[in-house]
Amino acid sequence: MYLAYTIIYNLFFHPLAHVPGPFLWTMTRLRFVLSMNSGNLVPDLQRLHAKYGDVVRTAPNDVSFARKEAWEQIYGARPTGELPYYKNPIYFKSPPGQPTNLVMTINLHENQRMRKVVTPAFTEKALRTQDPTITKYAMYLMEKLHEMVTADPKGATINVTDWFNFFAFDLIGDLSFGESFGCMENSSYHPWVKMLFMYMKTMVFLASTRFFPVIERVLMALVPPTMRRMQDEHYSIAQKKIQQRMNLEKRRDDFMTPVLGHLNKDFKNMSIEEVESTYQMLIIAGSETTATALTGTTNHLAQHPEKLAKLVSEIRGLFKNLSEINAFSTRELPYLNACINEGLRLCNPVPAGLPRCVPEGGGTICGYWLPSRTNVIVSPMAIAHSPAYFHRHAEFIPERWLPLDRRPQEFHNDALDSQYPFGTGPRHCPGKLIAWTELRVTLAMLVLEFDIGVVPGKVTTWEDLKTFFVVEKEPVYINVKPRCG
Ligand code: HEM
Repeated sequence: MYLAYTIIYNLFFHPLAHVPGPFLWTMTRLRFVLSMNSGNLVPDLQRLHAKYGDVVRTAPNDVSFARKEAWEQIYGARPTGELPYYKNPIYFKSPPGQPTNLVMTINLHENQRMRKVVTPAFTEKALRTQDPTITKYAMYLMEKLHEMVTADPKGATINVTDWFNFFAFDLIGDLSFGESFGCMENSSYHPWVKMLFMYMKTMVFLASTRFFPVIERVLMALVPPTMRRMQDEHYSIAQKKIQQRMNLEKRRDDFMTPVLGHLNKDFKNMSIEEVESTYQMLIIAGSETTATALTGTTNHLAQHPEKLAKLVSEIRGLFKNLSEINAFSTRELPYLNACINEGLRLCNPVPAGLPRCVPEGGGTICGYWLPSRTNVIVSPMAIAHSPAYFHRHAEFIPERWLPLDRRPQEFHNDALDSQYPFGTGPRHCPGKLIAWTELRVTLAMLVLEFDIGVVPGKVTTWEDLKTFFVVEKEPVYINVKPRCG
């Protein structure tokens, strides 16, 4: 009886009943949760937008937008006096017993207090001191690849998913804690890094239980103890590493420098618990995402030899050896930047979107009035695959990102301003500068040193990968051989 009432209410009397969307998704929350927990939310949202338009009701209380103006309306800064759309607490919640942190807090004031403390680690000035570390790790990756490929002149089949993960985690470990995870050195995942991937899935599962407050307790009891243990273990390892870094006697420039500096004297602006909790999240936020972008872009380049040849020509025309490649020498390379932008469009590392809630008093997005606490999202992949925004949207075409005077006419109307892979507004990604540097330096070094291509019979279609908030990367195999030209 209650279920019948809920379904009828959701379909016909709910304040969102006027928003287009399929019956199955809007009458109860179940279809959405099924999609989320099976890792299919991204293609499902694309399909729904293609069928119902650029504003779709995807659950009784959820609306997804595939219009570029929704970015600013949902995520942008608010004029004084207006309440911000806040991070959705269903998804952003520290595990039980763990303090909140910069990434998870839904309170913008709390977030800004912590961001103020850590921001000096993410500026242009800080990048100058971080650049040698970034290039050192990228060079080490090249050294490891050389070891693997020189034995056979036909090249070697490399699982680049693993190697870009190794690189990104080792680097973030060094930049955060002053200590690499040793993944590249040992050619294998550090157990903690391995655990992180399960951790992400756990977070998605836990989020889905929060949609059903009445039965949340029952569902929580079903969470396997291994998953709970893993969350606790993850946190306590992070705590230990952070403590070690804080006890380092030698001064070093890394992400911890500002939180240990005068801006946070005696931990008055960011408590020691908040620092520990934030830095364990930073490891995930700053590595897995970059590795996805590297893997996805390399996968596309290997599958498009004509695009790869243009990149090779730009890089080899400019650099003669690895030591010339760094954050600053790669910054203004039009084709390299175009490849990365196109890689981020098609292989967005956070492709399911950034969940927000409508604040008290409600709000209007793309002309739709939405009551407070409506769950809203911009679907980045529905936008990336919208023919209204991108000509030949499904194809990997870096040329669409070239400066207008070099861009082919057919892409002149592409909506490049519809892409925000690093988010926008007050909660945008603080690591964008570092991430772009990692992407530029690593890809430039890769094509300077090696010829890459597909491995016949082992070609990855990126769109087939599942998403559990972030992309669950399967092995991506690439043929890598020392350059012959
Ligand atoms: C290609 C690489 C990356 C991508 C695509 C990416 C994407 C994003 C996105 C979309 C958000 C916004 C989340 C939201 O609004 O809900 C975000 C937040 C964040 N990112 Fe990144 N990121 C990348 C690399 C990094 C790196 C290298 C770091 C640090 C070294 C980092 C640290 C963070 C942090 C701390 C936040 C939370 C900000 C807040 O809530 O105030 N990210 N990232």
